[in-house]
Amino acid sequence: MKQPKSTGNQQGSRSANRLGKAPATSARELALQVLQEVAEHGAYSQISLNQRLQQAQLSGVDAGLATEIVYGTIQRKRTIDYWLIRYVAKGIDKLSPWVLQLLRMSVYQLLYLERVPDHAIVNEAVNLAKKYGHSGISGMVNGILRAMIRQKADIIPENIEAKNAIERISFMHSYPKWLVKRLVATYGEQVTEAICEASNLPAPANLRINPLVTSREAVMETLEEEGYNVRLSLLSSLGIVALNGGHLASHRDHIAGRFSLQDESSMLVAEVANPKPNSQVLDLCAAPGGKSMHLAQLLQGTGKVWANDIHPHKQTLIEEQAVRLSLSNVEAIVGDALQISERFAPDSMDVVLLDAPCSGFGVIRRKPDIKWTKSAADIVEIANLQRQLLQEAAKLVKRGGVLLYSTCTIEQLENEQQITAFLAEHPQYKLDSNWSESILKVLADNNVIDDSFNGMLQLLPHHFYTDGFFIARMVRTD
Ligand SMILES: C[S@@+](CC[C@H](N)C(=O)[O-])C[C@H]1O[C@@H](n2cnc3c(N)ncnc32)[C@H](O)[C@@H]1O
Repeated sequence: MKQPKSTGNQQGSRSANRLGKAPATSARELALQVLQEVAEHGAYSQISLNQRLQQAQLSGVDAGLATEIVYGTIQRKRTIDYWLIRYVAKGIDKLSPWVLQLLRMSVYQLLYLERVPDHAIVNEAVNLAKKYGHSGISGMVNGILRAMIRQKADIIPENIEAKNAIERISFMHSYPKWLVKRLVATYGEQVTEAICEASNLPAPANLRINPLVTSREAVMETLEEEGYNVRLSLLSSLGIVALNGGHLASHRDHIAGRFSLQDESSMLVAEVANPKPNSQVLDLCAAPGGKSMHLAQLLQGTGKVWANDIHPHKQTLIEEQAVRLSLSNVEAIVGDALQISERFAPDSMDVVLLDAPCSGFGVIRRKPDIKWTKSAADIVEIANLQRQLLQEAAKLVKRGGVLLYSTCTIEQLENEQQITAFLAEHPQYKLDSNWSESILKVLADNNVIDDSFNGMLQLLPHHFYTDGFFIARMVRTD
């Protein structure tokens, strides 16, 4: 492939220091500010994006475009770089960081946003290069992008050259090699590829209706009348999937507590817990409160859900949810779950939920930064914390009570292996596969479980296009 010569001084210019100081005036400028902040200062994309969107006066369409560019560029970074290095003669590591981000986000648009005309992408990139750099930089950006456009027909997955399957999946689906290797070792090549592909797709909004005040049909009808593209959730009888539901958090029915926003996979947790009326329920890692609220709704105003989290500022988040949903049987408390047995009597809870902090590899479609920031060492560290949390949780469950463990990851060390090790050390607990008929049926019909199902469920992102999620239901049998 022909490599155009890069021109101009590629070091940053003084004006590049201005990037991000003033609110952005366009979608792409805002995207560039966020990408730079993430890459150079380790900011979380979600937080940086939300802050900058609040400061800038962008239209809804532009805010949507900026969001798409930020998440897409981070999500597809490895594939973008695979192509980009073939067009930057001196190597992309010689570029000023902001110029690299500008090129990455422009290549993302060229390769993945079909609705945006190529000339508009180049013009916008050149304008930003002129605003923050000198003419050498804008000339170089122009040259690289135009060369890529000329050869666009060759920039296709089939032309990716890789030494082996792991490298191919890594380049094609934009995943770090170490993670692909680990996934292939667990799930095999074919399933790993399906996981990576599904995790690159945008997540639709999922709603869980509040059964205490409305029905799924009523909420569906309202949303359909307003032009939302909605369908029933396969996994939860309270769930609705809205393909174009990006702004549903500010919908009046959400504010009024008629529904909550929660991934379909997470809706399974409370349904699998299935608390009996008047139960005492302890949610050890509860913030922002999605599962606590669901459990409280299933209790229909009876019993009590103790919603605990270690961070004091998150207590307010939980309390706000309870108020929004008019739930009086939730109490938000602050504490380290590693010492929770100092606060509650042993054997006192009907249900203990440990929705554990985890590596998050099941939610890459919502938080693509995870791909590039987490390491194999992080998995070992978090698995160690989960092990200690489980030991503490086990002290509080009554005889005959339920211990539920869940994570939003697909990493076995944190899931099946974690539970297997726990059960070996806690013979009083047994896995329980006695889940509701309707859940078992949908899982079996979609070949997610078979006759060997034992009470541990690993949902992968491509099974139902949900988050990747793990649930284990255990009962105390001594
Ligand atoms: C996966 S999130 C929980 C999501 C929540 N269950 C929901 O459905 O909305 C994990 C939570 O664990 C909390 N956490 C982490 N370590 C903790 C600890 N040692 N004790 C209590 N909470 C902890 C974090 O603050 C975070 O809010």
